[in-house]
Amino acid sequence: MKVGFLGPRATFTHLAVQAFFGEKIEEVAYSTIPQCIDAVAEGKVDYAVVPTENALEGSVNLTIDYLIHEQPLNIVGEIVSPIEQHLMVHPENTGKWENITRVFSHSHAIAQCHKFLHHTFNGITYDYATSTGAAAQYVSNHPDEAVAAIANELAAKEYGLEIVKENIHDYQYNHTRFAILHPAKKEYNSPLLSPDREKSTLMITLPSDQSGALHQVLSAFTWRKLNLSKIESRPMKTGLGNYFFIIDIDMRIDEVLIPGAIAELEALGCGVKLLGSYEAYSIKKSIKK
Ligand SMILES: O=C(O)C(=O)C[C@]1(C(=O)O)C=C[C@@H](O)C=C1
Repeated sequence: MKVGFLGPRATFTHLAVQAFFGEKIEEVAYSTIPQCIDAVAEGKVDYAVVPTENALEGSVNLTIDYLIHEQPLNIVGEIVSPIEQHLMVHPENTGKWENITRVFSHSHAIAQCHKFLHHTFNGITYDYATSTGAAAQYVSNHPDEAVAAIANELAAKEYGLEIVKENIHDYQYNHTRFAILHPAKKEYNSPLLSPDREKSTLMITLPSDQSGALHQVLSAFTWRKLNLSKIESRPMKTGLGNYFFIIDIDMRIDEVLIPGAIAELEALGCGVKLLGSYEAYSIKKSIKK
């Protein structure tokens, strides 16, 4: 079985893949989220794993938008993983790490460490990489540059870097959610982890110019006692003020309640699409070697 992920090796996404699928898979690293999503849509890999949301920085908009606007796929599972960010430099620069002039990492990783960066290197340049692993790889290949990467412990080992400051994320509770994607509505259960929640994700568009539409949408869930764990709006990209909503329900699709809510929403003139009904898993410990 082939599993695609946001690479290169030792990104947080790669670590989530290893914790969820174990070793009996063929890992295929892609350098961007759209490449990874395209690969599973085109059948080059069986599943794709991509980040969707971070506890400090919010949604990974590139993932959400690409799934909604470009490649409709099913979410067949979810992994939540603790995230520990470290500052690392090439070993030749260990003694002079405080003199770095650039920090390189994924935009979400830099955002998770803003307070640390502001206080430690006020005015430093941020360079954005496609992933934390790609940033670590770059620093490893450029010992002559005064640049540090923000990445995880495994990336430091993989790319031969020296961690000079550990745990630089600004808030202790730092977790990222990853979606497992597949073209069919097919369930995939981890051979290694036990699921701890069941979920369904819906995409909802509201009828235009109808007062109280969002209130009516929410009440379709409320009176059925369907607990919502997330509601988020994203632009439709068709005009200012046009939004769709992503809603997570704390339960798998059943035969009565969720189909009833969907029918009620459709009767109100909403567009409704089930993006997935799946098991959610969490990795309990921080990821080490
Ligand atoms: O760059 C990585 O290592 C990733 O797996 C991506 C990503 C993200 O997109 O949020 C995943 C987890 C961390 O929150 C930081 C970056």
